[in-house]
Amino acid sequence: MTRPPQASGGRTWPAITIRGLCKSFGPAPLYRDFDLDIPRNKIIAVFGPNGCGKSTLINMIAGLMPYERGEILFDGKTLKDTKVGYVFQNYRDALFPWKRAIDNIRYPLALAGMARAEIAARVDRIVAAFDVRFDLARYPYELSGGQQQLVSIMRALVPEPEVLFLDEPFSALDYEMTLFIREKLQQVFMETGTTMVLVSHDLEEAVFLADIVLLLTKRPTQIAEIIDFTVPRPRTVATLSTPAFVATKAHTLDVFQREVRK
Ligand SMILES: Nc1ncnc2c1ncn2[C@@H]1O[C@H](COP(=O)(O)OP(=O)(O)OP(=O)(O)O)[C@@H](O)[C@H]1O
Repeated sequence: MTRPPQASGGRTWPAITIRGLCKSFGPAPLYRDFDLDIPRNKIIAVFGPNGCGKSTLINMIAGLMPYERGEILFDGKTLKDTKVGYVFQNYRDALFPWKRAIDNIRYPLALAGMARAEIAARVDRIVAAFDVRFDLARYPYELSGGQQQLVSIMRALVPEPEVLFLDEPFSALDYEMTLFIREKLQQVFMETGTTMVLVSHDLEEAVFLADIVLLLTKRPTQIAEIIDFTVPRPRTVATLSTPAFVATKAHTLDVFQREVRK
């Protein structure tokens, strides 16, 4: 089951097209002839049973993990012609410890050979968007976990990727920091429309952020259901108690439990 391409700006193809994807670890297949269309300018939350291959899926799409067969295209282009960003669950390993926070954020732009003035302007914009209140001249080890994850999200977004992948970005953060980063991420999404693919273990978080919840089955992994959550943004803490949110969460949980029991 795949979602039909979304129309956007007169264009009708999806942001990411996956066809016939095959991936195994050892003899048992994880993905076998897996097809999926991911629409542009949406937040897609990937949710499913433990070990069903959520991280593997985004890692294959983002080019961090090889696959045996199949095709993944971005607007018809291959990954090498596409700008993507990635936020890791483990921000401690993701940041360069020898670089100050601000230099971590500048790094991808400097690597791309961007002019100093343009780097400064881009960094200023992203720092303002995330409402950063701590000292970015500090090194990662001098920052809290939430602050480090914020730095790594800013570093992923500053090159203005076409697609941002996030692998459980909040799982190591406290609830207050999770709420803060969630809100900022949503704000940036509303301003830029960057397609985001988010792996989440937390059903509330997945539904809250998502336009679409991609619910996966146990392995060999298929799509259990694609669930739309169309409540307008900005979503706030009050959204969590709306009938639409509660109903979507309950439905997602139902399908999830059915899949886990199979
Ligand atoms: N490098 C690897 N070598 C061998 N097996 C692997 C490797 N990476 C993942 N796997 C296996 O593939 C399956 C899918 O792993 P993956 O981490 O993608 O699942 P997940 O749905 O993100 O898991 P979780 O819910 O536990 O975060 C698991 O059974 C895992 O053990």
